[in-house]
Amino acid sequence: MRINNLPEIFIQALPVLKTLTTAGYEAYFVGGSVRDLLLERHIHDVDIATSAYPEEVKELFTHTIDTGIQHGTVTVLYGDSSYEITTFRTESGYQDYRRPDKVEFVQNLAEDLKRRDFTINALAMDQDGEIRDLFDGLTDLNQKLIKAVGDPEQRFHEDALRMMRAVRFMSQLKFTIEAKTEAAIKDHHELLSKISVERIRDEFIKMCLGQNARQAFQVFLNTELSEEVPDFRGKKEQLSVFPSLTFAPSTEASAWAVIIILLKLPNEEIARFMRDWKNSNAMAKRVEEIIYFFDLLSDHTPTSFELYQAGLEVVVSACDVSRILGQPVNSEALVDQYTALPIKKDSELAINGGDLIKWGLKPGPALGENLATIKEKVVSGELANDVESIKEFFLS
Ligand SMILES: Nc1ccn([C@@H]2O[C@H](COP(=O)(O)OP(=O)(O)OP(=O)(O)O)[C@@H](O)[C@H]2O)c(=O)n1
Ligand SMILES: [Mg+2]
Repeated sequence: MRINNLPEIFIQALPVLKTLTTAGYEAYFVGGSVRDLLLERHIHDVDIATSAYPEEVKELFTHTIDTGIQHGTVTVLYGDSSYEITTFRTESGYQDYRRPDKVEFVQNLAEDLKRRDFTINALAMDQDGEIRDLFDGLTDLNQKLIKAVGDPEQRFHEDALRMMRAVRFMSQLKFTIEAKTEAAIKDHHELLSKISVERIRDEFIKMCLGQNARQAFQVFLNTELSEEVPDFRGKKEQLSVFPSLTFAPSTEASAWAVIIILLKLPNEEIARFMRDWKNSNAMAKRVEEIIYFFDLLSDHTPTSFELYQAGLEVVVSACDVSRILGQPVNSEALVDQYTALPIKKDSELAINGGDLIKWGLKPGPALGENLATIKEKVVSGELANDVESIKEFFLS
């Protein structure tokens, strides 16, 4: 099979490929970019595999970065882009079910492709747009199947993260996982415990945000992968609500919020949960704010000041979470109410602490209390946001 009209991202990379082939090496586009080209999906980067050794690659290009020399990867800067160029290799000598510390270089493309995770990721394309399909990846693409290359057990022993990648691709691509591949995940789910939480988290979140998130989540539960990730062990019953939600979450923060609410975690455990998953403090804080506002929405219609304190993003996310969990709120009305607030942030208040001191207040706790009262009155529309009105109110 030959692709005639290559998208711009490949055209731009062609000189890199041709530099390698002109020097007598083999070079191909490989991995996700070829898969996404054939699926007509957005292509975010283009990776290259070559028979040249890293040192040989470095000699051919002016600007290179030693990204992972021990894994055979050199980054080449060319035009406005950068390309990861990896020497044909196998991943031998796995002791710990993670990617190996050292790799073995091999001389041909076939050896390289056969150690890749799934047939749809084991396609290569040469500089003429000719597709090299050694493992029937094209058939599986057409049948929308995620199927391990060769023996699934071997592939998952080489890198146990691949089991999470299977459910992630299932979600993102709206594919199903081929029966033997899924059975191997179920049989070896416990290998996932060897993988770092950060790597699992990245795949998990991609799974939750893909177009087929709910179906993939069901497989994540069925295969027991869910037993090997932080805080999910023994929680299948609570988590099994996710696949039956009417909508799936659309942002990372709302995904975490939905999951935490399904798990019925008490508020004081949210921070720990987020830490267990190695999330950033900023993400943890955001999720706490969303859950706080979600609880508030379930209790009463927020006041203007509550909207102000939450901020637009949290309001929108909390509405999203409510909708996902089948407790619809009138989010348009809330957004309108927010948009109409006289001020959106503290710095927009017409006065500050300095003005209050000028008007005779002593520095101390009363200062903050007075400022807070004024802010609340301005936000709720009881007091106009101009110096004169505020001064009059303050001195009265
Ligand atoms: N655990 C892994 C990770 C990657 N790969 C191979 O390396 C390629 C590139 O990996 P990566 O960029 O992580 O994934 P992509 O398939 O390109 O998906 P994405 O679109 O998310 O980048 C994959 O296509 C696959 O051939 C693999 O075999 N096993
Ligand atoms: Mg990729």
